[in-house]
This record gives sequence, structure tokens and C-alpha cells, in this order.
Amino acid sequence: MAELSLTDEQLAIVRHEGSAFISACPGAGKTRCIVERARAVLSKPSACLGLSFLSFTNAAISELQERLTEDRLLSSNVFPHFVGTFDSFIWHYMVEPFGLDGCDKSLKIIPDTGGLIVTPFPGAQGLRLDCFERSNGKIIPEEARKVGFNRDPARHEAAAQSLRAQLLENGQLDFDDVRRIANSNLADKAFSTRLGDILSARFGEIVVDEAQDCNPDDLSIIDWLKDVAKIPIKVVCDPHQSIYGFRGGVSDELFKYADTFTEDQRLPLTGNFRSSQNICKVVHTLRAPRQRGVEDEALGLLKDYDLDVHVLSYGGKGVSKKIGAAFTNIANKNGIAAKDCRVTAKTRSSGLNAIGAYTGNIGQSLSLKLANSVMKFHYSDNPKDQFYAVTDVHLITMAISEKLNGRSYHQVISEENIDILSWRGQVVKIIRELRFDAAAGDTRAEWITRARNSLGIFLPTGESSIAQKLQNQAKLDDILGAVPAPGISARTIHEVKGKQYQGVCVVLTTATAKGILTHLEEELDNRMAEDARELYVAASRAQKLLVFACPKSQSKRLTKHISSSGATVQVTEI
Ligand SMILES: Nc1ncnc2c1ncn2[C@@H]1O[C@H](COP(=O)(O)OP(=O)(O)OP(=O)(O)O)[C@@H](O)[C@H]1O
Repeated sequence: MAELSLTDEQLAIVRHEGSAFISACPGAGKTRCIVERARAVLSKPSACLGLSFLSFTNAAISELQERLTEDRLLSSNVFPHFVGTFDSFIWHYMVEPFGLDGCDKSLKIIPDTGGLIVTPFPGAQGLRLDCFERSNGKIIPEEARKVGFNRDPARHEAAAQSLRAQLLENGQLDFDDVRRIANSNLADKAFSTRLGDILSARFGEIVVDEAQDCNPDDLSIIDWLKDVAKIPIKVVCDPHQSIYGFRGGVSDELFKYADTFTEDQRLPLTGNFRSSQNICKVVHTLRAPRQRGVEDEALGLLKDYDLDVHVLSYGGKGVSKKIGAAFTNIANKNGIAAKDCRVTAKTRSSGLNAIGAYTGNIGQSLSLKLANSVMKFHYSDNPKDQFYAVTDVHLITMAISEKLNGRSYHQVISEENIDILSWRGQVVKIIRELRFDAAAGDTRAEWITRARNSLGIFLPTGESSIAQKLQNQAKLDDILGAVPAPGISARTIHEVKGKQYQGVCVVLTTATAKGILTHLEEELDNRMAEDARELYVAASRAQKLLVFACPKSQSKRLTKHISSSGATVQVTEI
């Protein structure tokens, strides 16, 4: 019955058997098609092979899982199906069961080994392990520069290489190791043929969503699944929304990869069901000139929603809570509730500044870290922030009890088999006790006493006092005093990807606004291409109201550029 309201293009995708390359614009219903494809396959009486849905971030997978669960299609990873990140698929099916040459331990994922500190001799400057090339241990000059390291790196390089070797010997792998090992396993012809047979007996179809986020290694694994394992693959993407360049993203390769599919396997998805036509017009101007193509037609219920796009032109000290307040004001005036809106920016700190939350430097101080986590837990509406706050406070308890001993958080968890149930309740109780509410009379001095009382139990016997570990610093006032305005939430652009909100405020900053606009006007080179695509992703999340907060120096230029589409745009100085 759900098929009735699908467009012909959507139906063609849902009914397509075999491999396909599906490219679409924002809001075209990619996720909708994936859900309907699951319904079509799972409702066949003959369906006995597994169906797998993969994407590249945990956020994208939880979004997809939510939609599949809502429709009672695949509520969990019930055999023979698999829903998860591309990384977890590779780990489960290409690496973990086969072990590693030279390692007699069972393999484990330790995602944070890049943060281990390499200190070759006492007193030497410590450098993170991810400052060194994985293949040969050589220092990465730009990473070294960032932390002011300018000495002979030879001893650091040797120490980094031996640390990596030790991790591999212990079977402690991060996701880049997993990718490398998978590719080397697949390069073995006999292994590749056998694994191909096994996986094709298990999976009848694999759907790779958000494929614009894959890197060249991912693409070669997708190719292997399609051509060697002969599993029908649906590659679903919007190349204009590729914003994971730091993983070695594949915009150009993806266009070339599309050409490896036959014409009847290349399926387009056009039209935007999410946004009003006014927003579609503006979003169209956010594609670089050579990729602009035609404007997406608004097709959904909100297509005629008649609301101006706004530019908030800000000067003064830069991004401040004036932006959040002005945005909320426009939303309220138009009957849109703050809970249905998001402020979004490239960096977490720009977004938080725009809603008045604390963004200062925390450094290594345990008391500042604790205060920051407690404030996030109590005042952020983002469940992810709360999850991280709990983990961060657990890490603080480990630091106080001196359990880390040069190991990363996840190494300790894995090596000591620490079950989340054994600590979570206690940590959440501590965070609840440490809630800070100035209106109720709480003060910094009183809070730090509470904190020391709660966390003193973790101090090893005979060790320094808890007051030394949790210092009463003046900066605590800034952290404990920064309560974000109620109602508005801030997210990074990577966090809002794949989502939609009634109102969106995109914050541009002086660091990138000028470069992005030059790119959108002239596309001289690719330097600002990814920043421009981020702006495109952010703006295309809006359903009814789209607001840009732009530094005063660039706001006229931005207004001119987005109005060139014929959209109605209003400018307000704040
Ligand atoms: N045929 C349709 N009729 C009405 N609404 C639709 C149709 N297809 C999709 N939609 C709605 O359009 C909105 C966007 O769909 P969806 O989230 O699947 O888009 P998407 O292509 O995954 O977007 P993006 O890549 O920008 O995140 C959703 O609210 C969805 O329910």
C-alpha cells in the first residue's frame, strides 16, 4: 500500500532487481526508497537470503534503523540480515573471523589508539600516535607543526613504529587497520574466491546508502562485492553532498564509478519532497557553477510554503547568542516551534556560540573537563552529547584512580573487560548529583566541594589528595555559568546530514564565508569545494524556514548570490 504514493522514479528503484547506481538530489526520497525496497524484498515469500543496509556513519545508520523499525521491517540485525556501518560490515565478514598473521590473540576494535601518546624517553615531548604514518612510522610534518614539534623525529618515529607493532601483536586494531587487512585478505585470490562464495550464499542484496561518503578503499570493496562476490549492490548517493573529504572522499571517483554501471542500472531520483520552492531555489545556488544543473522542483506538501529566506548580518565580536535569539524570533513569528529548529555550523564551537553555550578551551584540567561534561549532560538536548558526557566522566574517574597508565580509554575497557553495566549507573548518579543551577543558589566553591566528595572515592589509597586532582579554577565560573538558551539546539553540519527540520539557521563565519562565496560565484579551483558542499548539505535540511547568519562583510554578497535564483530573501542587521 505504501507503494501507491511513490513517484515513477521511486517505483523504478523499489522494483529494480540486481545492481544499480542511484543518484539523487536532497529530499528526493532516497531513504524512503530504501525502506520501501526492504518492504518489497522482505515481503516476497521466497525471501530467504539476507538483506544488508550499510552506511558510513553511526548517525546515518541510526536514522535508517529508526525508519526500518518504525515500519516494522528490520527492527534489529536478525539473521540473515545486517544493518550497520560499512566499517562494521568489513570487520564482521572480512577480518574478525580470519584473525591476523603473527597474532595469536583474538582481534578487537580499539577505535581511539590514534590518541595514544608516543614518548620515546623520559622528558621527551609526547606526540599522538596519529602524528605518524601508519605504513612506515614516519612523522607527518603538518601534524607535528600543529603541536609545535620541530626536533629530529628519529626516536619518536622508532617508538611510534614499535607501539603500532605492539598493538597489532595484541590484536588491537583501529578501523584503518581493519580496512587495510580486509584489502590485503581480498588480494589473496583463493581467499577472495572462497569468501565471495560464502557471502553470496548469505546476502541476496546489499544497499550502500550515502555512498558519496565512501573513500577509494571503500569503493574497491563495493566493487569486489558486486563483481567478485556477485552480490547485487545498490549504490545510493548524492555526489553534491559529499562532505567527508578528510576520509579521502570520492566525489570525482564516484562519477567515474557510475559509468561502470549499464545505462539501465543508472537510476535518477529528481524532485525535492522536503522543502518549499523558495528554499529549493536558494539551495540550487549553493552548488558550484559547473555542477549547478537545473533547479530541483519542490514536490512535497510544503512546496508552496511561502516564507522568505533570511540573512542575519552580524558584526561586532563575531558569532554570538544574538544569532540564536534572532533566529528563534523569526521562527516564533512564523509559528515554528524552537524544538523543530536547529542552528548548524561547520564547527561545534560556532554552533554553541550562536546559542550561548560554553566553548572555551578546556585543556587537560580534570575539574574543567568534569564541569563541561556535567553541563552537557544536564543542558544539552542532544542524546549523543549525553552519551559522550557519561563516557567522559567515566574517563575522569579512571584518570583519578590512575588506571589509564599510558593506555587509551578503549584499550583499558577492552584489556580489563570492563562491562558498561558495571560503571554506568554509578557515573550517571554522580553526574546527577553534580547538576549546577545558579538560580537555586549553587556556587563554584560549593560545586567543587560536591565534586570532590563524589569523586574522592576513586582516589587510590596513599595517593595525592582529591583537591590536587580536581582544582578549583576561576574558569569553572565560565563553564558552569554558560547555560544555553532553552529550546534552541546547535548541531554540526555532519550531525544534521540526512535529517530534516522545519527551521534551520546555518552559521557562516569569517574564516570561510568569503572563500565559499568566491567558489560559488566563480569556482576558480577546488580549495573551498568541500566547505561549499557543507553549506549545501546544511541549507538543504530546511523544510519551511531557512536562515543564514553571515558576517557583515559578506552578507550583501551572500544575499545577492542567493537572490539571483529569484528567491525572496530578507536581510536583518543584528
Ligand atoms: N513520494 C513521496 N511523497 C511524499 N513525500 C515523500 C515522498 N518521498 C519522500 N517523501 C518525503 O520527503 C522527505 C525527504 O525524504 P528522504 O529523507 O527519504 O530524502 P533523502 O533523499 O534521503 O534526503 P537527503 O539525502 O537530503 O537526506 C521525507 O519527509 C519523506 O517522507
